[in-house]
Amino acid sequence: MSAQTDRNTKGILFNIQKYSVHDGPGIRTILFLKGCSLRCRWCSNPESQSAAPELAFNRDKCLGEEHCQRCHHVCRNQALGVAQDGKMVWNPDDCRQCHACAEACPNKALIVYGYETTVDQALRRVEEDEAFYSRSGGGVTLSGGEPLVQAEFAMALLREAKRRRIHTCIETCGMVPWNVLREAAQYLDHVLYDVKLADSEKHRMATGAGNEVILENLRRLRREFPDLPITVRTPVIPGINDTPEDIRAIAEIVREVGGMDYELLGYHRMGTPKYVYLGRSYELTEPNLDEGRLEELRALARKVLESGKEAPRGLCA
Ligand SMILES: C[S@@+](CC[C@H](N)C(=O)[O-])C[C@H]1O[C@@H](n2cnc3c(N)ncnc32)[C@H](O)[C@@H]1O
Ligand code: SF4
Ligand code: SF4
Ligand code: SF4
Repeated sequence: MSAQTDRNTKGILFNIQKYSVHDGPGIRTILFLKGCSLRCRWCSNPESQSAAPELAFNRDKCLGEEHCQRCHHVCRNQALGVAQDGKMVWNPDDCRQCHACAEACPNKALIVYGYETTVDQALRRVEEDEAFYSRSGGGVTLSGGEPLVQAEFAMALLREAKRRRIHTCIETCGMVPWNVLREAAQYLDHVLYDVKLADSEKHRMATGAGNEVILENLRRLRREFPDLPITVRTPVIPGINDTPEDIRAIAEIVREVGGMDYELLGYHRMGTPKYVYLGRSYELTEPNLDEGRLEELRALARKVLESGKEAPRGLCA
């Protein structure tokens, strides 16, 4: 693909986060691409899951009918009404996603998650922080959603980032066709790869899909790109994958595949308000995992990985 074509390739982002230190080496800018192949019940980015831009309503910011009503006047689908307290009520079932109301809203109570952008526009935002990257070994991380769902856009972003000598990383759930992951790997300097559950049926219940493709892709990625740094990550979700058996089983897969780092991520509920804004409900009610329990699981994972290391030569039979 020519550089010109890549620079003009369009895709849909829903956020750009600067100065991140948790999503790949050094200081990074994260580009969040819309669309996902899974539906994890705990997902902190519910606004990422649908591929198209979507309306969200934060009623706390609504000025109420007495002062405003602008959205009410522009909606042609009776998807907006007035509640007893004078604030608007949004009915997602009647909404046609035309987004006229979001344009009219003066207080950003109605907003749209997702906007179209070109590769060049996105990477210019990344380049604003070039000085930080070169000193810290950072760069750009593609996240989402599942960034490889917008395969053409993701590929053009990665190719063009490499032309601009920007370090590239991806956060992926691995639930993508192998040929897409293989192509992306050619332009990647680091991969953060989620393995959420070892048991496929439990994976299906928790995320909407089994894990066969994810595990097979991980094995092929390691085999066909032996020099590409891969960090496998597991978000430890209460009631979903927080038992020693769950973590041991995933750590054993990481050990068997070999040559990868492994990290456990603490659970958080920071995405909860966004479910409300989208007219959805957040299902998980389990209490948070305490830090001590998480540390125990981390120690268990380390033990499993270390048990796979070669014994010193002198001790071999
Ligand atoms: C939002 S995801 C985007 C990348 C990709 N879709 C994935 O799942 O790996 C980025 C990271 O956030 C983690 N994550 C999502 N929801 C979380 C939550 N409620 N608590 C902790 N980590 C979470 C995911 O496991 C993943 O490692
Ligand atoms: S997006 Fe369009 S249809 Fe939906 S509430 Fe707003 S104006 Fe009405
Ligand atoms: S336009 Fe915005 S602030 Fe005004 S009534 Fe509608 S939601 Fe509320
Ligand atoms: S794969 Fe990632 S973005 Fe998609 S639903 Fe799961 S946590 Fe959210």
